[in-house]
Amino acid sequence: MIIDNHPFSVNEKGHLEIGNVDTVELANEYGTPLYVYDVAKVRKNCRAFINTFTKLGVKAQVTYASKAFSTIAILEVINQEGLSLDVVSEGELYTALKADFPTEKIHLHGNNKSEAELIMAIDNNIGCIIIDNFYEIELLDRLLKEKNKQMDVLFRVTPGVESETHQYIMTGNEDSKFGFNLQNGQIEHAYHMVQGHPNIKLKGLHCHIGSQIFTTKSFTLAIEMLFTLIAKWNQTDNFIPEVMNFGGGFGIRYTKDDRPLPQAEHVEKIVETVESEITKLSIPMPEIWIEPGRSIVGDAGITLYTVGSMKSIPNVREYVAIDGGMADNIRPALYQAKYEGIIANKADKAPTKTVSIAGKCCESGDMLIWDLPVASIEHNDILAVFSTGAYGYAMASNYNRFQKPAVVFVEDGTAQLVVKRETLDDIIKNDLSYTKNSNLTGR
Ligand SMILES: Cc1ncc(COP(=O)(O)O)c(C=O)c1O
Ligand SMILES: N[C@@H](CCCC[NH3+])C(=O)O
Repeated sequence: MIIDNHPFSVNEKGHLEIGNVDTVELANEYGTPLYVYDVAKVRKNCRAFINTFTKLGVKAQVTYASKAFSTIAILEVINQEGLSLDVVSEGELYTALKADFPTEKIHLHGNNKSEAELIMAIDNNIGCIIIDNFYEIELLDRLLKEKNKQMDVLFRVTPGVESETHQYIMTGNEDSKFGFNLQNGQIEHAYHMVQGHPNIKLKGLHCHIGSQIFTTKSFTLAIEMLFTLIAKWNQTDNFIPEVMNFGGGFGIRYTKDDRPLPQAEHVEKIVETVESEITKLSIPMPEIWIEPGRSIVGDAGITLYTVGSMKSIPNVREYVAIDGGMADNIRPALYQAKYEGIIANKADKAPTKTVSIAGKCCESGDMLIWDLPVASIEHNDILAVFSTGAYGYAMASNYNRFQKPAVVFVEDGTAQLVVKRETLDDIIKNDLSYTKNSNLTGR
């Protein structure tokens, strides 16, 4: 049985299953809150992108944006599936190195890369740095000269395209902290600047217009904008891009109101648009790179919670509190993100009422789901929230000194712990006593 379009099934006990594993048993064994990933679904998402490029005969790199969910285990799966990797920090790069990710397939992003991050990237011979700003050109050039090395780069362009998404996750519009602006000529300046820096090898351009996008329109527009630059540089300097990178942002289904396009449709439209642009310019097809994050892991993950206290305000609302909330999933509080869920131990029962799921942080805004239809609900029921695989665990915090949840992978009917639950000692592991005036006791 498919649950309301989410690819999960219900077993004979009436329990929700993910990857043929009983979620109630997972909650019992590993505790809650618990992030659970269906690895087969991650693989399927990877293949949907890669296979379309292969089918179209286009040379491509599908680069997993690891900010969506970066742990050693997921990077191992991503590597098995043949994807490249986008990292944005020393921490993400370190995780990739510890996962033995091939360094030539790692790309470094960031709007304020530190010297330490650039050095780590250079020393590990990563495949590409996506340069974001003028300061970075100078910094990278100095470091490359000091180390007598060269580095392939792309320029991140802000094409001035507004994608239809939440303002906080819109990145390609002109008033953005990311990249070189196209409209005001910054990107032209960067292009001329890099000509005098032979250690920096400009391979092409990059843009990322935003996240959770449901149409191909904004991507098409952004590609066309980028090719206006290529056209100009091709005419003046014979510049031919080896690579064009159009970022990530492909939307997924969180709720029944979301209508994501199949990955293949995005890829086909990107390829079609690039083909039309290169034909106009009579230049060869560049390698196409994309950077999906959410659409690789988002709908492969769920979160399991245990139901605790309940509060009914007659004629207003019924609050049902769970043992997690904004500390393990900040997205509802940060972006008003909407989720769907189900009582995992009553997954075969039809909804009888509507409740609102409250987190346990000391914030009125810590509401995970407003107005969720559920079967009868009791203490210790297990709530499963769907499509939490991207930017859920990755954005988890220790607010209120909650311990970060464990993460379990399921595949072929078996489960494996891949991130341990934090302990109370983890919570204080970096705390030190303040020793000055330690003789002043309890005044
Ligand atoms: C540069 C860049 N690439 C890729 C991504 C991944 O986006 P998404 O997870 O929406 O696919 C992001 C995040 O928005 C990003 O900033
Ligand atoms: N973290 C955001 C998306 C930002 C992606 C990074 N540029 C989300 O949860 O939707």
